[in-house]
Amino acid sequence: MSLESPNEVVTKALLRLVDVPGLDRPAALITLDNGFDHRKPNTFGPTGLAGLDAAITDALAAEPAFVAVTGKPYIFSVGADLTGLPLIADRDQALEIGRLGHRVFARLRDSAVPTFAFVNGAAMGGGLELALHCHYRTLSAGAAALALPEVFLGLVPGWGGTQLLPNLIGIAGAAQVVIQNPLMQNKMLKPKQAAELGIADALFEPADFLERSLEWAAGVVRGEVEVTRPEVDREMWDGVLYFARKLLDEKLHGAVPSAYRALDLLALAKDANFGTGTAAEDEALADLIFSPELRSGLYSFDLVQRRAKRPAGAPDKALARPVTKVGVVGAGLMASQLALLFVRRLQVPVVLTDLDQARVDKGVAYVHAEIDKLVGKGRLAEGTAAKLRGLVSGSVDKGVFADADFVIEAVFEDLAVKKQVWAELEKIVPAEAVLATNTSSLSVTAMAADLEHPERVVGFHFFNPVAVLPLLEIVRGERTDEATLATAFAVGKELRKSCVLVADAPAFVVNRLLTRFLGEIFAAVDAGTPPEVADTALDPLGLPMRPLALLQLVGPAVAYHVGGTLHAAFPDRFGVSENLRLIAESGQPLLVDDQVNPEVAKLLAVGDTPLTAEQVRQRALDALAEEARLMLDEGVVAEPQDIDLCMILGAGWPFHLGGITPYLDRTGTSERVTGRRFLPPGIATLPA
Ligand SMILES: NC(=O)c1ccc[n+]([C@@H]2O[C@H](COP(=O)([O-])OP(=O)(O)OC[C@H]3O[C@@H](n4cnc5c(N)ncnc54)[C@H](O)[C@@H]3O)[C@@H](O)[C@H]2O)c1
Repeated sequence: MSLESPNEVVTKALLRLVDVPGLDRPAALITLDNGFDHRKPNTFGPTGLAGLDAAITDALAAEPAFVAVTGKPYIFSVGADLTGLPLIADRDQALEIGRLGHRVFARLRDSAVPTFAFVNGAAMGGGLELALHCHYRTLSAGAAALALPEVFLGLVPGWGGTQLLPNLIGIAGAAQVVIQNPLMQNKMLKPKQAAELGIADALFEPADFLERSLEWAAGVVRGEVEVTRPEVDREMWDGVLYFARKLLDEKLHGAVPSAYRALDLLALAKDANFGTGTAAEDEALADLIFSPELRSGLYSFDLVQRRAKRPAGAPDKALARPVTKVGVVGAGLMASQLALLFVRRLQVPVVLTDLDQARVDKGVAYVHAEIDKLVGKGRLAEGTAAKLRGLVSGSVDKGVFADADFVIEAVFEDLAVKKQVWAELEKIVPAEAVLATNTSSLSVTAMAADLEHPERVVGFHFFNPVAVLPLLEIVRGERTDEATLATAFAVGKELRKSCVLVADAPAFVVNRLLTRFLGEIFAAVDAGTPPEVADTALDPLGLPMRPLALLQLVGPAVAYHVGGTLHAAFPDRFGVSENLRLIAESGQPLLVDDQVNPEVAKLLAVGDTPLTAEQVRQRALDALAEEARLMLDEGVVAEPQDIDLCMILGAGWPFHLGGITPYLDRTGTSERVTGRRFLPPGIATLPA
């Protein structure tokens, strides 16, 4: 059977024999290398696996003292070549791709000659599984990350990962790496953590990693180095998995089938019967390869990997102007986070201003404290931190903006206040300075209307918390010119945000959809649906947060305010909820221990036409389909994929649902509500 994939970038397995001091036979060193630099990491497709198989044969034929596998600079291997997956035609082929990986990797595990993985760089998915098949592992302290992220995409670590990892480091660590890290925390392991968990037997500095690894391996072969491993406690196996399943049920409500498959496989690993375990992995892979969740995961992956890096509609970057000093107007919640981000990523002077000295001082103190925290966590060197602290300053005198070439405002969400800020600043800043607004919902065009140079005003909409959410909606006002837009995109990229170009329409993309969605939840409550029924109605989707928790995070007053802007623009679709107003005005916390605060519940005005959870869910999804369609028809964004990217990166829309528009298509919602799909059938299945 041919498994070849036309898109495979083949990773070669290059064999060389190396003399190692103290051994009378050479070592066979296999280096994985696809011929590109680290930006195109090593992956395994069918041809690459066949090459590895051949290299292992040649290595063993040389009767070496040991066999070791390592990677190209910075990259060990990031796992399976995903481009081949959508081309798999039938179940037999799907089974075969699992078996092929197992068969080739098992040669390292079954070898009579000792085998080592010298994990010099990033090791993910199948790359880490290959290392797990080796008898011993060394790890570079400079490796970017180790992870088994498969369940996040809709797969399982099916080349031995679910069987070998728990039997190496114990079930608790394995459940963390296979389930919790990818699904709930989006986390990867740093080398030190991986070593502490017992994934690596030795950790060496990157400078002389290969030499040290070879020496260490020679010591192991000669019996001079003792390798200690964590004891695997089988007593706790069932208990750990019981709690892992409970956590999955609570957080995702059954929405991610791959995670449940992974749990079943981890359970099977308790008997350490690899024959049974690997056969079950093959079956799981074959099932999941054809699941809508994997297709969705691949679609999301492609958006985040490729579209986010080359934003649709971004102007020629040659037009961008250099930014050498940044002014931040406001020193509140958003402004102080923005000051931190700008100074950290651009490393240019950043100056904050606000209405009084106390607020300015608070903003600057916040930035300093956050820099200290980064140093404490080892994410910033003290030397850099000192430099960054020196670059941040504040003043109540807006005169300090006289030489700023990029000014961003994050003052109160009030058009009159923002217009006044810009009118005042236009007299101070240089003629070419870009004026960016972090408004959540106001018109960029209106804000610029009375300025002498409205063409240099652009929307720069970040999401709270700024350090966590990767999205930046860049808003083109009616008069924003290309140089301003190009500068905004260049700055966004330097800030390491994923930029999406949006038109100047009320509340742009994410806030408009979230407000419409919350509007349906509140309409249900206003009608008499118990808040807990409305709040849990979307649980089967496995969204990262329930609606009321989202509202609490955004702040009921802010949500009410944005709702008001949208109501003014689109009164037919954005109602004003009486209950949301009551909650916003009460100023009380909405949730206590994840439950509706009884004090708040008492305030709610309840109608007499309650809906069922299913009705609430359908109305909310119908509303999203209608709103997304209108946004495309109005040209708020160019394509459905941009809406998906915004919702994934700005609102945490889950990967496993594969973007909001394919989900609405797949469930038939878009056709029922708007008469047509967002994407042609099939588009959400190919990573292209
Ligand atoms: N809070 C969020 O989650 C969020 C997210 C994205 C965007 N935004 C937007 O960011 C902006 C700021 O929101 P925030 O939550 O940081 O508000 P905030 O109330 O925490 O901060 C606003 C700050 O602006 C200052 N200010 C007001 N008028 C000023 C003036 N004329 N000159 C200088 N400073 C002035 C205030 O004193 C205050 O410190 C708003 O436009 C908001 O819509 C907020």
